[in-house]
Amino acid sequence: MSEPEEKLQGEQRDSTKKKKKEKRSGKKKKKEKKEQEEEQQVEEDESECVVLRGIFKLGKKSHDVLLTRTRLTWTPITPETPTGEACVVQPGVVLLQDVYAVKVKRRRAIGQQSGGAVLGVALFCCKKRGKRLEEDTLHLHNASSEHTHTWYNTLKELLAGFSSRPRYLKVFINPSSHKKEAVHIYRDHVAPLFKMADVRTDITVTERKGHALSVMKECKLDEYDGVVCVGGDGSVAELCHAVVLRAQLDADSPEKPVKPVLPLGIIPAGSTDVVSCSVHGVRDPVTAALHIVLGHLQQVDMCSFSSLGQLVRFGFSAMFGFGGRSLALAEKKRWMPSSRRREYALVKTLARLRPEDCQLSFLPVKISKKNLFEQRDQTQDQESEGEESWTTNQGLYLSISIMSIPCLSPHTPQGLAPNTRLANGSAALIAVGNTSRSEFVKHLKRYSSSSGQDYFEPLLQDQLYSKKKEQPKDEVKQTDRTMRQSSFCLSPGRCCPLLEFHGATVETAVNFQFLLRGDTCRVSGEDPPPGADWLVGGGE
Ligand SMILES: Nc1ncnc2c1ncn2[C@@H]1O[C@H](COP(=O)(O)OP(=O)(O)OP(=O)(O)O)[C@@H](O)[C@H]1O
Repeated sequence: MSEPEEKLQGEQRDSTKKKKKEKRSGKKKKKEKKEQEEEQQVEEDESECVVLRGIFKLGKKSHDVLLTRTRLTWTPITPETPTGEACVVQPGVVLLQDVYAVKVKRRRAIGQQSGGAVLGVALFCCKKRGKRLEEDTLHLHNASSEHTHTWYNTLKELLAGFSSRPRYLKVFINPSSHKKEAVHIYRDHVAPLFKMADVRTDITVTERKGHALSVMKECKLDEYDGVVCVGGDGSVAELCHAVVLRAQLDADSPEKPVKPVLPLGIIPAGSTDVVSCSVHGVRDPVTAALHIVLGHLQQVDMCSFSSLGQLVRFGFSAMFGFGGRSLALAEKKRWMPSSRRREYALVKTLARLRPEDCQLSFLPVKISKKNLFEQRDQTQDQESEGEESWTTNQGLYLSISIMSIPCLSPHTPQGLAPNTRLANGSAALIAVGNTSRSEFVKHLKRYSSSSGQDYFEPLLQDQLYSKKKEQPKDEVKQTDRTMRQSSFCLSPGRCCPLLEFHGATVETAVNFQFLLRGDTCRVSGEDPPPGADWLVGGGE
C-alpha cells in the first residue's frame, strides 16, 4: 500500500474512533440527564405530598385547605346540588417561597398584651405588582387552639427550611441621605417587616463619610447573614467597596478581587438610587425590604478600578470628562437641595464644555446591531466570538463612561447604559466624541426620554466589552462567574498614566448595591491636567 493510502486509512480509522467516542459520550450524557430528570421528579412529587389538610374559614366561607412543602391551596366547601352536579372552583394558592412570616391570631381587648382566644393563623406574604413587591396577608380562621398551633408550627418549620433567608443583619443607615429621611424610611417601612420575619438587626447610624467602611473593616462578620445599606448611591458605594475589600483582606488576596461571603441589601433612601433601581427595577423601600427577608439573591457585575497597578476602588461605574466633572461639582455643593445641586452642576459644566484628548483601549464584545437591540429583552450573556483583540481609539472626547450595570433611575428610565445587564460579565463603554454644545445637550436630553438613545448615531460609541482572560477554565467553573474579567484602559491627555478597569461578577443579594459614588479620583501623577477627575461610580 502506498504511503498516502496508508495515511488516508489511518485518518479514517481515527475519525471512526472519534465518532464512536462521541456517540458513547452522547449516550452517557443522555443517561445522566434522564437520571437527573427522574431525581427532580421524585423531589417534586415528595414536595407535593400533602403535609397537612384542614378546614378553615377564609372570609365568611369554609374552605378545604391543603399544605404541601411548597404551597398552600384552598378550595371553598360547597354543599352538594340536588342534581348531584359537582361545581368546579379554581383553588386559591400561595407559594411558601413568597411567605415571610406566620403568626397565631388571637382576640385581645384594647391594651391586652398577651393571651386571648385563638382565632386562627395569619400568613404574611408578598404580592408582585409589576416590578414592585407588596405586602399581603392571608387569614385562616379556626377557633381550635390545637388545630391552629399544629398548622402554625408546621408552617414555621417549612419556612425555616429556606436557608437563604437572613436571620441576623448588620444595618447601616446614613441619616444625611437626600432629605435626611433614611432613619424614618427604615423605622416606618423596613423595621416592621424585619420584625415580622424574625430578622434580628445590629444597627449603625453613620456619623460621617467613611464611617461604614471603618466599621466594616473591623467588625466580626461571621455572626451576620448579610449587610444592609439604607441610603443613597454614595452610601451604597461605600458599603460595596467595604464588603469586597473586606473579602479581599480576609482571603489575604491583595491582587485578585474575592467573592464576598455576605450579600448586601439596599434600601433606597437617596435622591437617584441608580443601583437600587437597576437591581429591583423600582425605587421602593418596601420592595427592597421584602427581597431581603425572602432571601432573594442577584448577582451583580462589579469593577475594580486601579491606577498604576494600585487599586483605587471597587464600583459599578466611572465617568470621565463631562460626566465626571458635573458629578464632582455636584458633590462639592452638597449643601444645596439635591435637584438644584444636579441642575447647577449640569449647567455649570455645560457652560465650560470642553473635549479631552484621550486614548481608549478596550476589548469589544462582537455583537451585531440587530443583536444589540434584541438582547435588551434577554438576560443571556453576550459571548464574544472569535479572536479577541484590543481596539484602540485616539481622539477628542466630551465624555467617557464605563458602566457594569444599566444605571436606571427615574431621571433615566432606560438607564445610562441600557445595553448592559446586571451580571453578564461585560460592561458598557460610552464614549461621546467631540461635537457642538447643542448636539451634546440633545444627547443628554435623550437619556430622560423613555425611548432612550439611538446608539448608532455617529456622535456616540456605545460598546459592550468583555474579556474572560487570565482564567484557566476550571477556575472559572469553580468560582461560578465570579472572576469573569473585563478590561478597559484609558489614558487621558498625554501626561496621565493609565486608569485600568477590571470587571468581576460578584454574587450579591438583590439589593446588593455596588455603586461607588461621590469619590473623585485623580488618576494622574504629579500634575493632572484640568478635567482629569474620574468620578468612580457616578450616579446622578
Ligand atoms: N452622618 C453623615 N454625615 C455626612 N455624610 C455622611 C454621613 N454618613 C454617610 N455619609 C456620606 O454621605 C455621602 C452621600 O450619601 P448618600 O449617597 O447616601 O446620599 P445622597 O447623595 O443624598 O443620595 P444619592 O446618592 O442617591 O443622591 C456618602 O458618601 C456617605 O459616605
